[in-house]
Parts: sequence; C-alpha cells; structure tokens
Amino acid sequence: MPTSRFQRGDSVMGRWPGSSLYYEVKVLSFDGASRQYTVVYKDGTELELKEQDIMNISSFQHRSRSRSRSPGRRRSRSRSPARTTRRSSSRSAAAEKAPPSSREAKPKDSGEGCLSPPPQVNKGNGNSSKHEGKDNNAESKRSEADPDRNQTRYNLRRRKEDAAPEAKSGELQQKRSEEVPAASVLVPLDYGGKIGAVFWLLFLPVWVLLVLLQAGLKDPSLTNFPPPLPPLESLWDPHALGLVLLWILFQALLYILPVGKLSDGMPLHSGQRLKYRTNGFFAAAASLAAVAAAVYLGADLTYIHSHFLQLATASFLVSVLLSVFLYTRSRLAAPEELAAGGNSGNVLYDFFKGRELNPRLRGFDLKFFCEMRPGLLGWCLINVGLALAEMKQQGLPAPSCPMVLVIVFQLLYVLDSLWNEEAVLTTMDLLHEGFGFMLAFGDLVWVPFTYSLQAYYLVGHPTSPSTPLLAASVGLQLVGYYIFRKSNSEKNRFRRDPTDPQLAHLKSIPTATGRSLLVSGWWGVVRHPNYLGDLLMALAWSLPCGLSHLLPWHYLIYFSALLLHRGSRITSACMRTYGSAWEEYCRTVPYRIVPGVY
Ligand SMILES: NC(=O)C1=CN([C@@H]2O[C@H](COP(=O)(O)OP(=O)(O)OC[C@H]3O[C@@H](n4cnc5c(N)ncnc54)[C@H](OP(=O)(O)O)[C@@H]3O)[C@@H](O)[C@H]2O)C=CC1
Ligand SMILES: CC(C)=CCC[C@@H](C)[C@H]1CC=C2C3=C(CC[C@@]21C)[C@@]1(C)CC[C@H](O)C(C)(C)[C@@H]1CC3
Repeated sequence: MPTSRFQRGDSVMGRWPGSSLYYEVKVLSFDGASRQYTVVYKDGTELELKEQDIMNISSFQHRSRSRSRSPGRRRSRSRSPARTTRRSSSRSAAAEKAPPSSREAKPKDSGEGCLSPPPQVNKGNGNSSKHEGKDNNAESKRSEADPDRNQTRYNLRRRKEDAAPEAKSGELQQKRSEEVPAASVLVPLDYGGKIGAVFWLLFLPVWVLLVLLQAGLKDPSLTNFPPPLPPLESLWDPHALGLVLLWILFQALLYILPVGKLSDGMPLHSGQRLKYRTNGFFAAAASLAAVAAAVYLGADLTYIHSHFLQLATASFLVSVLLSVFLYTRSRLAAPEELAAGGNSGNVLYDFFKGRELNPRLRGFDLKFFCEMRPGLLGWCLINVGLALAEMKQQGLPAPSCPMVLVIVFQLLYVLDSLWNEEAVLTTMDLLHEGFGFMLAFGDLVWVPFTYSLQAYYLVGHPTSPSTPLLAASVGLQLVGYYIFRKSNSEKNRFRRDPTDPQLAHLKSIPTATGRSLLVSGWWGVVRHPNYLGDLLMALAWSLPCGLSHLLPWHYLIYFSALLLHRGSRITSACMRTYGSAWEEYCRTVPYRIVPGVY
C-alpha cells in the first residue's frame, strides 16, 4: 500500500457508513485505485471504507471514564456496530433486542471503541434531507420492492465463524448489552439553545397565565389580547395548593400500590431494563371512585372553574420545586444516568431541558409517573368540573352537546393512554428525554390547564355548531383514534418483540445498532403515522367549539408546532443513530405526516 496513510495491521478509527460514529478497526488492505481501505472490526466484520472515513486513533478525544454507580454500566471496547445486523428481510428479529441507541450516550462519557470525533459530529445530522421529498419516489419504490438492497449498502462481510449468528443470538445480545460502548455523539442544543431555554422558561408560564385570563374574558377576541392582568397575590391560594398536593399524593399512592402489571422498559445503555408499574387504568378507576365519593360527601367540583388560575398557579409552583429537585439530584447522578444532550454545561439550559434520563426514588419513576398520572387524570377531572360549571353558569340541565363531545373525546384519549400505558415506554420522552422543567411543567401545568381550554372556553361561551360540523368532529375523532392507536401499538409491539407473529407480514430495515426500522404497515405509509392520528383528533376537539374565536384552537396550533418540531428532532436523532439505514427509510417512506403532502 505505497500511497496509503495507514498500513496493514494499523489500528485506526473507521466511520460507520452514513453515521457519525467511529469504531476502532484494523486495516487489512488498501485499494489505491478506489482509495478504499478494507478494515476489520473486533468481532471479525469486514467492511470497505473510504479513505476520508478513516482517522487516526490519536485524533479522538478519549475522555476520562467517569465513576459509575451501577455495576450494569460497564463499558468495554467496541465491537462492530454490525455485530447484530443480520439480514434484511421482513424481520431482523434477534437484533432488535440490542441495546439502545447512541442517542443515549453522553458526550463526556465516551466509551473506548465507538466515538464521534468532535469535528464530524454535527455533519451527519443534516444528511437526511437531501434524500427526502418527492424526487426520491422512484428510488423509494425500488427499495420497497427489494428491501434486501438495504443490507448491501453496508457492504458487510462476515467471517466464517460468525456465519450463523442467529443461532447464538441470545448469547450475543447478552454480551452486547454488557459490552456496548457509549457512542460519544454530541447532541446539538435544542429549543434555541441557551438563549432559547431562558426564553421558554419565562415565556411558557406567562403564556399559560395570559391564555387562561383571555379565556375568562367575555369577548376573548384577538383584539382584546393581552387581557388585563389581575393583582399577582390573587393568584395565590393555599387551599388550591393543598388540593393540588393532595391530588398528586393520591396519584402517587395509586401508582405504588402493588396492583397491575410490572412492565419492562426498553434496554438502557447498560443493557439493564427498568421495571414500570403500568396500572394506569386502575388509577383512573380508583380516581373516579374517589372523586365520586368526594362529590357524594358534598365536594363542589365547580370550584375547579372558579379557582382555575389559583389551581394553575399552585401546580406551577409544584412544577418549579420539582424541577429544582430534579436538577439538584442530577448533579449527583453518574454521567451514565444523564440523557443525551442533558449535560450542556449551561445551568439554565440543563434545568429547562432536564439532565437525568430516569430519575427514580427507590423504584418510583418520577418522569413516567408525572407524564402519565397527575396531569392526564387531572385534565379529565378538570373537564368534569368545567362541565358542571357550564351547567351552573348557563342554567342547563345537562352539559351542552359541544361540551359532551369535547370531554368524551378527551376522556377516551386519556383512558386509551392509560389502558395502553406500556406503549408509552417506547416513546421519545421515555426513551431519550431528560426530566427537567420542560416536562415537569408540561406534565403538571401545560397538559391539565391548557388541554382543557376547549371546555373552559365553553363554560362562558355557548356555541351551537351545525350538525355536519358535529358529525365531522365525530368522524375525525374515530379515524384519528384508529390511526393513532394502531400505529403506536404496531411500533411498540415491534420494539418489544420483533418476532411477534402478528407482525410477520411487515418489512423492516436492519440498522447498525442491531434494531430495525419498520418500513411497511403504518410506518410505511408516513414516517410519523401516530402524529397524523393525533392531529386528526386534535381537530375533532376544536370543531365543536366553532370558529368564532382562536382560543379553542390553541391546542391544535400548539400541537402542530410541537409535532413538527418533534418530527425534526426524531429525524436528527435517528440520523445520528441509524445513519444510512435511516436515510434508506426516508427514501422508502418519503412523507413525514400527511401522505402525498408533507
Ligand atoms: N398529546 C400530546 O400532547 C402529545 C402526544 N404525543 C403523541 O405521543 C406519541 C408518541 O410520540 P413520540 O414519542 O414523539 O414519537 P414516537 O412514538 O414516534 O417515537 C419516536 C421513536 O420511534 C422509533 N421509530 C421511529 N420510526 C420508526 C420505525 N419506522 N420503526 C421502528 N421504530 C421507529 C424511534 O425510536 P428508537 O428507534 O430509538 O426506538 C424514534 O425515536 C405520538 O402518538 C404522539 O402523537 C406526543 C407529544 C405530545
Ligand atoms: C409546551 C411544553 C411545556 C411542552 C412540553 C411537552 C409535553 C406537554 C408533552 C411531551 C410529550 C407528551 C406526551 C403526552 C402528553 C404531553 C407531553 C407530556 C401524552 C402523555 C398524552 C397522551 C398520549 O396518549 C401519549 C401517552 C401518547 C402522550 C405521550 C407524550
């Protein structure tokens, strides 16, 4: 190899095709004509890499290993990312159980074998877009017709002794779980970075206050925005705080009761799987019984309407205290326990975004609990209180038709998420997000007090929507719910057990991480079919409130923005994790949310 930078036998870092991950490899040969190196990974996988994808080991920052509190968090030297990539077929089953993505890696806690060199890190993120869009339809069709093409793109050659990896997949996964290196992928700052975090920290609470005040106006037209501010002390009510705390503690009690299933979370970076008590439906039933008993004993639920701002303020205080607690305890957490991007070094950004991935108090999972219980069930309770307030205020014998539709639709949404609580364990927040102010505030304030805006609006603003509008609303809810549930369950089932016989008809693309990407079924229609269903439902919740004001459309507008942003974050993160396999997915499934449109 006269003109090559590296010689046969040299240990170098080789970039995994299409990703920003580098693994330690040994040079086998160099082809001067194509300027490609043939390299071999530690597990024997051979791969041809372009010259520019090979780097000197010394150019990588091997940061010092951090302390680890858990024996499960051992890192070892890299095996090939292809280790569990087996075949491209409708199933890449065994591989699916490999440990989670590099997205959970911590920049300051690099493993030894799989690294991203600082200069390259962000380059990979933008790659996907060039493959997206209508122009790739022809390519997409070819891919769909022949999914095996995906595998050949990686140009893998396996050593003879690895030729039948399926036979020992169980053992292999076990090893991978223990040995997976921490890929040191630097995650770009989100939400506008440090300045953005400060902005959101101030803006979100103020926005909730303004929106709620606006909804209380007799004429909540845009011309009357912003509404006059009340004296700040009127927002504070210790009784409201007591009720909020009582509600949260009651939900916590239900959560810890040894009732219902203990579900496995997805494998963590260490390979460990956390257990989650998924008794959400039981909690809903018990809450209903408790509220019914309270009403029977004389509790007046219209208090919720008359003290809406005070209850929201109390919840806000709880969310701030919780965020401070989460941030403080995260300073004591081992780096392995932090979410990717949860350690920017900027206090306000980290406080906002959240540092720790799965903060737990003796098995009590704070993130899962807050996301699924007090806020979601609180939203339903608030809706019931608002329906009673509507009857009282408007002198109705029963809630109005729009009110019934809105609260029944939303109740269905919440009960469905609690019935399928296990599926939440494969969503983005549970898998990748740190728990900080954004989620604490989102779960405890934003969800219960802004998601109930339609009902709050209807209390003071009676509407009489036409029958076709109401029918459209019911239709959208049913169709949206069907798409939402089917797609979420399909992905959850696939992530949990890719060999599930019910998914045998589906095609998937294997990826370098060992997990596969669904490329047919719901996830072959668009890349975020669950968002499509969710958005249709959001539309169904606003329609019964009519078109006179923007307020009842607040959820749809915010939610569209949230999902567009989430979609792009998922794209960037999956691009970092899955590299060219994700590009292949984007080519095969060119549309994101609305087939043929976006
Ligand atoms: N009502 C509300 O306020 C909100 C509702 N939602 C809803 O929550 C649900 C979950 O949303 P969200 O967590 O954002 O996103 P997803 O549930 O879609 O989770 C994204 C993850 O799914 C995995 N994934 C993506 N594509 C594929 C594929 N083709 N095959 C297999 N796995 C794939 C990836 O994880 P990996 O590969 O790492 O496993 C990806 O990071 C949605 O229905 C959404 O509408 C979300 C936010 C707010
Ligand atoms: C503006 C702001 C503070 C945003 C924070 C975002 C959070 C409000 C949302 C992030 C993901 C969420 C999910 C749900 C509620 C809203 C938040 C917390 C969810 C629990 C709603 C019910 C669904 O069925 C769901 C379980 C799929 C969903 C999960 C994501």
